[in-house]
Amino acid sequence: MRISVIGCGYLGAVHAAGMASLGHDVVGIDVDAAKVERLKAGHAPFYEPGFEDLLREQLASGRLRFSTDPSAAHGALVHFVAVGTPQRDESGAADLTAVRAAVAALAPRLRPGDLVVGKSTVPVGTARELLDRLRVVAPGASLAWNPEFLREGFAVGDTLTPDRLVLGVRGGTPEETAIGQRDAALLDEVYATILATGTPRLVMDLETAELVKTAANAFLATKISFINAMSELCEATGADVTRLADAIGHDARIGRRFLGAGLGFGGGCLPKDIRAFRARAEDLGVGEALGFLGEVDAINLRRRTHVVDLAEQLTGGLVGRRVAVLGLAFKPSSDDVRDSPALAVVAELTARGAIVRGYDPEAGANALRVLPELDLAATAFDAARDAEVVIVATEWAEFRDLDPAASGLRELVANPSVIDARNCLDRDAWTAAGWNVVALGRGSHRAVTRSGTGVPAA
Ligand SMILES: NC(=O)c1ccc[n+]([C@@H]2O[C@H](COP(=O)([O-])OP(=O)(O)OC[C@H]3O[C@@H](n4cnc5c(N)ncnc54)[C@H](O)[C@@H]3O)[C@@H](O)[C@H]2O)c1
Ligand SMILES: O=c1ccn([C@@H]2O[C@H](COP(=O)(O)OP(=O)(O)O[C@H]3O[C@H](CO)[C@@H](O)[C@H](O)[C@H]3O)[C@@H](O)[C@H]2O)c(=O)[nH]1
Repeated sequence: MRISVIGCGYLGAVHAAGMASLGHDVVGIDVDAAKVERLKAGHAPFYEPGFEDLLREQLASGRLRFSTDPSAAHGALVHFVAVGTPQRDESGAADLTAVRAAVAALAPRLRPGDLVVGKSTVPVGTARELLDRLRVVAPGASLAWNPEFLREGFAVGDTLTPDRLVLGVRGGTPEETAIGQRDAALLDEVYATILATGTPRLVMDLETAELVKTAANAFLATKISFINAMSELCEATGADVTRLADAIGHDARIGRRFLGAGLGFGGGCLPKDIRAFRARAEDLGVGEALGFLGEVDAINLRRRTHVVDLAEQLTGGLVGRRVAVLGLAFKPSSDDVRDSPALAVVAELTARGAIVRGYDPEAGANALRVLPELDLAATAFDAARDAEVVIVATEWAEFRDLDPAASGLRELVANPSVIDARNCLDRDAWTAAGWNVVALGRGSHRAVTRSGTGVPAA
């Protein structure tokens, strides 16, 4: 089948290559000419394990190409929309400019029977708005919503072997239901190889499909903030949040995943999605229903302040003190620094007068774009040289696997103090190697300075 994918970022580029690997003839379209050039040349414009190999393989197969020209979508039967929906402003609402522009640019290229498929994360009601617009500007074309649940760092696997496929289609009247059934059948063809493996397929109305996505992210964010709230209790009482998470996680109704206490969530999805969800609920007159997401956000931002407070305590005042921050990406196996908790910590440390050196295996260049003043080290050891405190802010395997005894790191630092802001280090091994280890929520640091509501995004 001929497919177009509009927007070739972290989601769209992987989706385009993934669809080509299923045997479809795919064109990826993006307004960013530099990104398109990189993709055409077989270079991933971002770090994502396995993506570059897939990209090259599919370019070589002849089934995948890229363009900046919206006309390249003409002739495709299914058009995935995967453009960005960032936070618009302080209200938290989503900025739908790119989604509307993408659909407007597609409209004149659509033929009757073509299907536009939303993959971007949008506020509930967006699909209906776009469909109403299409009825006017591209009658005969249809629209479905097929939200995406991939995680960065696992994007290729999540695209090709998703937990489930959610298909939001038209319905209501008999005529609309018939169109919706046809649209779902077309998506079944697109995903035939994936469905053949028994992947659950859930067909629903457009609004429910939009809500499934934002509800899933709201739940994940809530789970993380819940365990981080428990972390605050653990620190106040001397308890250990990792033991607590293990114990409650054994209950299958709770589950251990996403109970990783630490510096909290960041990235291009969870923070902006919970804010947009709240803003949309306000618009709909049901703001109270999602009021708790404000608390989820506040708990999350408090983690960032807390880590900086701990560094201040450990150094006895941050002005002129050397701090190493290991990890700048919002999570390991990604170079994405959008709303990265690690970068927020760097910014706040710097604002409080510390001399910060940062290091990340992949995200250094992106970090410099956000914080041009960042003193970026080439290795973890470089960053740690003469540091009075080392902060592990992203749990890259490179840091997790550091041997505190054999690595020689202790000899490099001015003071062997480490804040394990992701609870990823072997505390006993580090302590045995002579380090003072402060692990978040693990009872070792009861006196905590509280300051304000949290550090905003860098
Ligand atoms: N990143 C993820 O892991 C992920 C997972 C699931 C859902 N999502 C959602 O998918 C959407 C995209 O996220 P992303 O992380 O890929 O963002 P991104 O910023 O990496 O990519 C968006 C791309 O869209 C392009 N673009 C913008 N306007 C365009 C237009 N009018 N026509 C063509 N291209 C245009 C941009 O140049 C950019 O390359 C968002 O709604 C996000 O919430 C992302
Ligand atoms: O136990 C945990 C798990 C995650 N995190 C943090 O939470 C953030 C988000 O992590 P993750 O969800 O793995 O990354 P994303 O790639 O942003 O994926 C989320 O956002 C995507 C975009 O909407 C969705 O598609 C995914 O299903 C959803 O997991 C990161 O900062 C993690 O460090 C924790 O602090 N503790």
